[in-house]
Amino acid sequence: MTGLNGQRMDANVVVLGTDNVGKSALIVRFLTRRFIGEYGDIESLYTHNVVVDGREQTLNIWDAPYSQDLSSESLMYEKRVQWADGFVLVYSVCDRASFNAVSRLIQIIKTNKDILGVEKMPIVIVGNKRDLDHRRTVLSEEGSILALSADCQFYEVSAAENYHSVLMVFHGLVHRIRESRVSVKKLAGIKGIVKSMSAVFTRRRTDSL
Ligand SMILES: Nc1nc2c(ncn2[C@@H]2O[C@H](COP(=O)(O)OP(=O)(O)OP(=O)(O)O)[C@@H](O)[C@H]2O)c(=O)[nH]1
Repeated sequence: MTGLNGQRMDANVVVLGTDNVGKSALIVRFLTRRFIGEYGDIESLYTHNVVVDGREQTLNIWDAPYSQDLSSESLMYEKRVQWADGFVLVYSVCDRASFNAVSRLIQIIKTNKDILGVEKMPIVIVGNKRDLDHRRTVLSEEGSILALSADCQFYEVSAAENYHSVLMVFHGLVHRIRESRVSVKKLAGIKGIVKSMSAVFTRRRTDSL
């Protein structure tokens, strides 16, 4: 993709969630449009080009294993937050514990983000396995409320049955990442102006003494 300054830009995306929620299914659906059923539990890094709003974007997608050690000091999470430009946090609508874990992951991301001094981190929350409605234990509204309260995007999808909604997840995240890059640049610009103005005033004050 050609960035604001004409340079090519990649975006790093980490997909997180507890075991068996369909992280790999979601990624493979996005990459290949197919659902193959069984995926194994190998940690993987994929690179994929997409076109969003007519602009090409290279996505590096990390299918990360879940760590039971959710302590915000965990080096593993800190590394992921450092590497990531955005997160896809996945739970299963049939698994309440996986939904609770998403809230904790948001806290960890936000804590690490503050430590690292990065501006608003783009996060998309995904409730997967919506085709298993008869086994649902997490209401769609609960996902929406969590996303609203944490200022994230929210989608309910079925990696098993639908490609389009999975595509929307990654396109939505690309939008957020682009927005956050624009606002970081604007903020840097404003900081620069404030810095040079205060330098001028400091000089004037020193001159008048
Ligand atoms: N019914 C249904 N099953 C799904 C869906 N997505 C994934 N699965 C199934 O759920 C199981 C786990 O999927 P994975 O993609 O391996 O889940 P994961 O989160 O990567 O699991 P770990 O590798 O343990 O972290 C597999 O049997 C999938 O076939 C879905 O949307 N609907």
